[in-house]
Amino acid sequence: MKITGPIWALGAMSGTSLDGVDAALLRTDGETIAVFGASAYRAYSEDERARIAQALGQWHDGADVAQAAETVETVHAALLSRMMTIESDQSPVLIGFHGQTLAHDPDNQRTHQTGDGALLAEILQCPVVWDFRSADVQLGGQGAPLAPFFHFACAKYLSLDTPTAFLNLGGVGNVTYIDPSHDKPQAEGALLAFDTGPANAPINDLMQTRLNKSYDRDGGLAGKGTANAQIVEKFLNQAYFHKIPPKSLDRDDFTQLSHDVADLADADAAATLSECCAAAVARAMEHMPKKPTRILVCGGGRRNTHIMARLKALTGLQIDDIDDHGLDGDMLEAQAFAYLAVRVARGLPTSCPSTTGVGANVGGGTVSHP
Ligand SMILES: Nc1ncnc2c1ncn2[C@@H]1O[C@H](COP(=O)(O)OP(=O)(O)OP(=O)(O)O)[C@@H](O)[C@H]1O
Ligand SMILES: CC(=O)N[C@H]1[C@@H]2OC[C@@H](O2)[C@@H](O)[C@@H]1O[C@H](C)C(=O)O
Repeated sequence: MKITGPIWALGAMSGTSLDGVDAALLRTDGETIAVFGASAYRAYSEDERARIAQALGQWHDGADVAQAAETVETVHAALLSRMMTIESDQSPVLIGFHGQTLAHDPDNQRTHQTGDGALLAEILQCPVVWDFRSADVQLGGQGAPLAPFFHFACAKYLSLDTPTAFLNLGGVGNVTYIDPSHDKPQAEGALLAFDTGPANAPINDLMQTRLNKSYDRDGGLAGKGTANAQIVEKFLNQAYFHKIPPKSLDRDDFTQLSHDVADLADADAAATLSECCAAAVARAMEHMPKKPTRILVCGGGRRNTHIMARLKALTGLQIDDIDDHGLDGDMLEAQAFAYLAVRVARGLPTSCPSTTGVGANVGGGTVSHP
């Protein structure tokens, strides 16, 4: 399709915390953001979440992966078909579908997002861009994070003029350093991006197994506990934190951490996992090319007031909820895949050496037409 100006695109993301699917409309030409549109969220039911969780870590088609794929496709089809008509003046002409990451192993040039974009194109009768990460990993990149080019566009939209870090606290944490003095995201020095470490995933897992709750609301449990300094120190001694970025993680790369807190009381375990999340971000700040003026936090973890306070204490930086700057911190990733879909359709790069470590600029993603 030929794109000559801003279009409405619809992006959808099913993140590593396995809570549900975010979908958001965005009007863009794949370079600048024109208008932020409507958005919606569909939580996974416990059954759906269990079916996806059952397939985590799997690479090959089998019964588990087939069930996870069907769940992801069905939930997306229902949510996206509703979104396509939600506002008559925001009808999307392109969809960006991330799918659900089941496994991620960039060192062996493989990453697995489940959900068939070609099938969704048929169901929704709209072109779908999908499989955003494969090209990057096949070319030796990390395949993640991919939101940084969108974060750069957000920084321009907000007219930021000093180095700023965007921090996403989802299942895994990822940071994008932005020097907004550059014109294009792929310019040398404009971006540096990487995964910081585990964020909500281990906390959610703890809450689920011990208390049958899906997350630690507002960090209430962690706030009552004390972090175990030895466990945090052991965590920070792992090789990942000494690696020079770009670098990325799989959801379950830090399972040892969950074993390490097994003998702690509930509140102390939650405090320890939350401290690890914040400490990993503080470590990430040591890699920033210049000291950022502030960290703008997006993703569900920004609601965890305990983690937000620990971030401030450990980094010494200004920590802002990105909503306070007028963006929707719950929808940034869905918006990012709307934005990236337009870039793919226009043949523009979606990652570069400073965001995924890939050797050259890459335009990932497959376009499927109905
Ligand atoms: N009020 C709250 N207090 C504490 N934590 C919260 C709150 N609201 C959301 N969260 C956390 O945020 C998580 C959802 O975050 P988000 O939707 O950004 O993750 P995701 O998109 O699945 O992940 P990823 O960015 O890794 O792809 C929830 O699972 C929960 O752990
Ligand atoms: C392989 C994969 O799905 N990675 C996710 C995950 O969730 C957060 C972090 O780890 C980030 O690297 C990425 O998602 C966001 C949307 C990204 O690519 O920017």
